[in-house]
Amino acid sequence: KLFHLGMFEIGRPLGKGKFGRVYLARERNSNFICALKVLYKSELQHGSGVEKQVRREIEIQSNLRHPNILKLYGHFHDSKRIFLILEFAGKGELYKHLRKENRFPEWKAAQYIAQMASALRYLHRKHVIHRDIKPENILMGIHGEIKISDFGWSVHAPKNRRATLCGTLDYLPPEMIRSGSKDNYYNEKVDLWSLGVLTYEFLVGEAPFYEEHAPLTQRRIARADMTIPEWVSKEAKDLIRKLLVLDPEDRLPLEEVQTHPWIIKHCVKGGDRAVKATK
Ligand SMILES: O=C(Cc1cc(-c2ccc3c(-c4nc5ccccc5[nH]4)n[nH]c3c2)n[nH]1)Nc1cccc(F)c1
Repeated sequence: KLFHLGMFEIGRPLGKGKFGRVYLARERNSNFICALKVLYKSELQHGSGVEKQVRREIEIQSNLRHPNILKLYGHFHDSKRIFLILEFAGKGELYKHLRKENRFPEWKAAQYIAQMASALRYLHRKHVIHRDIKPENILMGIHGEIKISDFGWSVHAPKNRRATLCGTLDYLPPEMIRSGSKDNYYNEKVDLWSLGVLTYEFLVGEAPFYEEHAPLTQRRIARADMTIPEWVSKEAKDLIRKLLVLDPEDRLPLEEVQTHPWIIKHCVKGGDRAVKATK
């Protein structure tokens, strides 16, 4: 209730999230620094799916506590606006770092994927499917740790829903783009596919199924039609190939992602010796 009483000093805009703008903010009493997101109720058509989606996002994100998931500390509203008190991520948007560096070295990509696997395990244990894992939805903390920041498409599993998706197709798994089939049934294994796409994009600098025209992207996804450049290490290739598998049941479980030789090699002290020992 601290925030309700205190007032915020608003700093510079941090970015235009969906629905609203996010500002650097400091809570006067405590000097607590946060990211304050302002959503205009007028922009959330009453009774529309959007209002329900915002409510669900608040519900989901308020109950999550994990170092690699951006915290939603609280929310409040006035007659016109809804305010979200979000964790401030000191190093901003991950995709900007990716675009600037073009691609990440294997040790950095492996550490990010290990953190994502840890966050996804936490979400799946709470029966939350994220469904929208992509660089644009990841922020970076002051120590370089990454934080999943957007739960706009997350749902409680299992869900039979016709997801009207917008934005990039690149990260969608085959079972979510397979149109026509009445039951768009899928489960948390959709996040394993997206983790594979993320691994590829971190290492190669572009998405594995990217095509100029969406129908071509869809076709390549449906066939898991990708080529991994030969300069990617064989351990990294192995992990990507075990996540970008058409049958959701055959995708590598998160527990095995965290113990994969590529992850061990880069994330555990002496991990490379451990991997050599398995040779
Ligand atoms: O909309 C979001 C996700 C979201 C988070 C953010 C966001 C954007 C930027 C930042 C930053 C940040 N740190 C920076 C450092 C340097 C440069 C830019 C930076 N942005 N920290 N925390 C943030 C949080 N925008 N949108 N959540 C949400 C939750 C409940 C309901 C709802 F409608 C939305």
